[in-house]
Amino acid sequence: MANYFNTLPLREKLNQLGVCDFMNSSEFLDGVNALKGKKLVVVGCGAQGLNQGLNLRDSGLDVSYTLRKEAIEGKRDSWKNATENNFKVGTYEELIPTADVVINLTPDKQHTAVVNAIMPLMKEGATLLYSHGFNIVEEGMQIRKDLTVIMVAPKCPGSEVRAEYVRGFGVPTLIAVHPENDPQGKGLAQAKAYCVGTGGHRAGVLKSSFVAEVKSDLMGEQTILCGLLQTGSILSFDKMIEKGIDAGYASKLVQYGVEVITEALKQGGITAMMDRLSNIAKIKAFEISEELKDIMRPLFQKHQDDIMSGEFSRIMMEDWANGDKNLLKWRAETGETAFEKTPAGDVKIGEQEYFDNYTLMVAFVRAGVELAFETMVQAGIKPESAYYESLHETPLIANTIARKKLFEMNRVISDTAEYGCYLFDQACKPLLSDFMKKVDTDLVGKNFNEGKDGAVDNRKLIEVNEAIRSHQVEQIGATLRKAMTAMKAIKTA
Ligand SMILES: NC(=O)C1=CN([C@@H]2O[C@H](COP(=O)(O)OP(=O)(O)OC[C@H]3O[C@@H](n4cnc5c(N)ncnc54)[C@H](OP(=O)(O)O)[C@@H]3O)[C@@H](O)[C@H]2O)C=CC1
Ligand SMILES: CC(=O)[C@](C)(O)C(=O)O
Ligand SMILES: [Mg+2]
Ligand SMILES: [Mg+2]
Repeated sequence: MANYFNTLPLREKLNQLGVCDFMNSSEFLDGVNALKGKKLVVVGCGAQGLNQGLNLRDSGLDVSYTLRKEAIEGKRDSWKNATENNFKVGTYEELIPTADVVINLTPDKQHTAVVNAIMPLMKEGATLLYSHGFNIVEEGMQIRKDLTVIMVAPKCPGSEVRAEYVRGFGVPTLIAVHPENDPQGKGLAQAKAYCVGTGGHRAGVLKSSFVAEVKSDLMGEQTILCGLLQTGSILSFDKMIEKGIDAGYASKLVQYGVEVITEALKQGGITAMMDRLSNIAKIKAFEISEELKDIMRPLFQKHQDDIMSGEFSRIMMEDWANGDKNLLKWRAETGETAFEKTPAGDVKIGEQEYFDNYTLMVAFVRAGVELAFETMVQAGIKPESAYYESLHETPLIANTIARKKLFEMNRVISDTAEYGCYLFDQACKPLLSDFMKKVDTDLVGKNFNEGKDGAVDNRKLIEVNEAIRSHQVEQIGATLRKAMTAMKAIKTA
């Protein structure tokens, strides 16, 4: 098999990268009807598998799980996830032949093996559904021509797909029909119904393509969403320890700070997040985030370039073939960091204190969101897609860090995202070493406003506010958030 994207002429590459239509809520009035009474069989019951299934069942759909024999016999976590939630579980032979829709929620590295195992068992004219396009686009998987192939991709970690649904909201979702596999023309209706079943229509849905989803998802997860949150958290914690800040305080500030800070981002964009700072802190955060953008821009561009060329997929698949050697090495190294090994202290930190004492993270988030958005758009990804993949998903990833640090983030996200996160982190830390040498506790650990009279140059403040508000991510974000009428504030620490 060959990388499908690389077989396309440039014209078609750009065409498929640019597929991105925001879908009006009126396009979902048929709800889940296209799948009502159909048998939905999920392969795999992990981060996405369990949480999507819980939402689909609550939306009135018939969901069961098919697992590997060894998972059932060995009562593995996936078997526990499914049975403890009272889902029917069966082997491939038992459940796949009856399935109208088979949902492949196994790790990307297993997709070729899994699809080769289940495809012969799928009935004539059934549908195969993915939540990420890697297998089709980066590996060029060929699917039986009588089968319909669709994608419903939540721009969100599995745990938050469920958490937002339970709050009465949902998560932004990209849907797509594989142009090579839509023989009955039913793909779009089924993708829309499935999307309603997961609650995605309440947050925002883009009619996308397998290509557009993959090339943006890999970029978002490697850079702003996981990579930079990991790098920023570790560097912030280490700086506080170096400067003598209490370890328990430092750990709590980092573990919960990014969730509190990015909750403002989710509700009102970079503008609302920066407005939570004092005027003098906002100007400082703006200035250092401009410096961070200059330092990290080449790395963000390299990640996007390697994703577009297929180079990223090639090196990750080399690691797959090498028994996940680098993934496991980097996972272990992350677990050994001081931040990961220091429990959050039993200390009170007020909601505003997370902003005033963690100006550095505000700067990291602005720099990362703007850089990821700019780099994706320059590469041909449409602004709506870039917004969901950079700004809106950052707080959802931050929710996992607040739960159980970087361990939880790297457990919940896909192995593909985890690999990309470490790849970025390995390169970004040394890139920032000179920058971090200049950072002191006024930017991380202590209140930036302490000992300062708060006076600002009005023209400078006006210039900074204008620069923040005029960024394209703020323009498109204001429009997309208007459709998020069901968004709920989350309870932060
Ligand atoms: N994680 C996330 O938040 C997101 C993931 N995605 C996509 O969703 C898909 C699933 O990812 P994710 O939920 O993270 O996966 P997980 O790693 O959380 O779960 C994988 C599931 O697949 C099973 N599995 C593993 N290997 C095999 C195999 N060879 N054959 C059959 N089943 C197997 C596992 O069960 P067991 O090992 O017990 O057999 C487990 O139930 C991927 O395509 C990913 O890119 C998309 C958006 C976000
Ligand atoms: C959670 C999500 O959207 C990721 C980061 O793309 C993934 O886990 O693959
Ligand atoms: Mg993603
Ligand atoms: Mg992903």
